[in-house]
Amino acid sequence: MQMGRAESGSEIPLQRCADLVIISDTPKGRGVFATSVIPARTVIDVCPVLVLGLEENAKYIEKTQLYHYTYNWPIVDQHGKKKVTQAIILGLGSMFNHSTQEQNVGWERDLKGLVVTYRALRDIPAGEELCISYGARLTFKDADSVVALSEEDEIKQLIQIELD
Ligand SMILES: C[S@@+](CC[C@H](N)C(=O)[O-])C[C@H]1O[C@@H](n2cnc3c(N)ncnc32)[C@H](O)[C@@H]1O
Repeated sequence: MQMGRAESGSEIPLQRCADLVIISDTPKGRGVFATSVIPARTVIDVCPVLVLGLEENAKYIEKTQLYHYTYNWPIVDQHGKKKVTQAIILGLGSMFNHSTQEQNVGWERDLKGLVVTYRALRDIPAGEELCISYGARLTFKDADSVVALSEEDEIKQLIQIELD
């Protein structure tokens, strides 16, 4: 028997897809990119999570940078009431940026096993960023959103096109 290995209890296989890089200077900060094709349904990573207490989250974490890296995590409190706290995702999971239109990675919580599994939603070509959905309420300005031009800027742009 191997030392330190639990004799009973569940074992969660960890898996991480090869051929991924982090690129630092993107409009979304650091991001995860594919360096070769990732076939649809590939498990990209299985990330253990650290579930925060409701109080420690409200008192400390929400006031720090770490808050921008947490996921909603459903729990049942000591009175049996359903609540939503936050969890820190360890591993690559915290590095995935958000895309509203072009998500290519889906994620699933395992509330019992305390892991999140990330899986390719479609074939992801080499060079593409791996993006998930953070949901509808973003706490930052989406770098993908098209900035609407003011009427004045639109006219300026039209004049420029005619001059070119
Ligand atoms: C979980 S982190 C992702 C990794 C992060 N880019 C980094 O450099 O550490 C979440 C943060 O990434 C940035 N981010 C993610 N998706 C973005 C998007 N669509 N547009 C702009 N910023 C984004 C925001 O600053 C957000 O708070």
